[in-house]
Amino acid sequence: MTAPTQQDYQSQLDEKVARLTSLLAPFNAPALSVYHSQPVHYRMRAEFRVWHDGEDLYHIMFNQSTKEKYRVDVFPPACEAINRAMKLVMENLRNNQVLRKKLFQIDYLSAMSEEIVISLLYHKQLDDTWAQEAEQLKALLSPYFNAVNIIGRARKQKRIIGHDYVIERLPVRKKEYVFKHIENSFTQPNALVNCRMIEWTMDCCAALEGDLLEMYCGAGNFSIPLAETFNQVVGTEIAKPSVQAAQYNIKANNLTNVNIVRLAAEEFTQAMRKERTFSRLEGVDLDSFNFSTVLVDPPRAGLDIDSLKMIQDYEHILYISCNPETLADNLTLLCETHAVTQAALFDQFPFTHHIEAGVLLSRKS
Ligand SMILES: C[S@@+](CC[C@H](N)C(=O)[O-])C[C@H]1O[C@@H](n2cnc3c(N)ncnc32)[C@H](O)[C@@H]1O
Repeated sequence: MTAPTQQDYQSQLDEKVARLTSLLAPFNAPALSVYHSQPVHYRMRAEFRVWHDGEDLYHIMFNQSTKEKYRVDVFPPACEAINRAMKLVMENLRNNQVLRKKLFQIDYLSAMSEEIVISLLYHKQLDDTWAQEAEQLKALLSPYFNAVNIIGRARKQKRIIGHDYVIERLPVRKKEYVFKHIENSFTQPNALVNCRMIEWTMDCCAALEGDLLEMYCGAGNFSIPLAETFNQVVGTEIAKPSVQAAQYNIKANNLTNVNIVRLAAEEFTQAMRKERTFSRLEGVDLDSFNFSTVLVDPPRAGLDIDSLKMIQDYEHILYISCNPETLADNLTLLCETHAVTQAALFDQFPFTHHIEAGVLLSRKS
């Protein structure tokens, strides 16, 4: 793969800015704040198929239009740690019959802290001989990273050599926040742009008071840095591993004012409306909070109608979106009661059509 030029990067960004500006125009959004990415080495995750070519072994990807496979020895979108790992892994796997046999995919998850998880996916069951060889691979790679973890996956099997997570350290506004990022769980793929997103939410919330409610909070990517701005933060998230990572992150960042509850957004809305009670909310008295602000960061489908109506009860709504079409659709209802006061584009996914957007809404007077 050849690395793109700065000019290539800028023209794809200009196109995204034009598209998002036009989608937000019906809502009288102010001019976009635009946060660009590095043109190379911006992704903290990458997945490759593995090609066995006689004695040779290499990473491959598929051309999306022609569906033809192509060999990948370096992958400029991925961070430098992943590129380093790709080279070392292939050098060590090519002649290792135990580790290479029936291997069909390799996934990499890295972090700015230079920790890495390498997941090897197989069409065979993984025995103790495999585990010994994987331990050796971990030892061989360890001098090149701050932590190396190897996972072997096969049908109904997951063997972990080390951990199934990396500990990320994100530099945000002269502070460093600690996050456990678990393999196969959601994390923002572009770490530097993620730092800019967190800073943007901090700026949006700097003058706001009271408590923060966050829906779709993941491992606390926003809840944790925003805990300094609000009196109390309550986050809700559906995925168990993310909630467990969030609990770890609360302790690792020495916070005492953040509560994360494992509830789907739809369930949380029912709890807020007193339509249902949940044992998972035990110890969290929703009536005791003074929520002034709600932050939502939903998946591509956007918010369900009941949650949308529920968040209209709050003075300020901070909406982070990975799909500007559903964002625009949701804004049609939200703008009946609220006005867009800030809007931003974060180039989380350079050279793809995906746009990450942020919008701050405040209740109309
Ligand atoms: C775009 S991610 C954002 C996560 C987090 N804000 C971050 O920045 O890392 C969306 C999150 O919503 C969670 N999710 C998906 N459907 C959900 C639902 N119905 N209710 C609650 N959370 C949900 C996913 O597990 C994922 O963690």
